[in-house]
Amino acid sequence: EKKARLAQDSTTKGLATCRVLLAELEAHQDAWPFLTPVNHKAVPGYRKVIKKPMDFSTIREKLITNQYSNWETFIVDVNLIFENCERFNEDDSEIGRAGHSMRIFFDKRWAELLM
Ligand SMILES: Cc1ncccc1N[C@@H](C)c1cnc2ccsc2c1
Repeated sequence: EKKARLAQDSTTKGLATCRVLLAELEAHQDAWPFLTPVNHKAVPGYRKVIKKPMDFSTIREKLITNQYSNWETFIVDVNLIFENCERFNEDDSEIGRAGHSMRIFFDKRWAELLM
């Protein structure tokens, strides 16, 4: 009983921290390419190349509708954004550079908040 309650508390705290982290990601100056789903009509080839699209608005929706069981599952979706970005964009491009900058910021912040 006590163990279950402790586990539940840590999950609640972990997911509350994910909301804080997501707000910081969305507010970051380099977040612009990742705020909403990539419009595959505006970006030829995207739907073919990127099997699991992800963006911050989708993560927010999933947080609000309780689709993350814990902070680890949240981290998986955030990293998916950066993996998709590296797969589709040249490192030496506007969006590629934004992706690297966001990943560096995220890696630092989640370690501070969740580890
Ligand atoms: C993250 C990402 N990866 C690959 C392509 C696009 C994007 N971002 C979208 C928002 C985006 C970003 N910039 C432009 C410029 C013309 S369409 C468009 C769409």
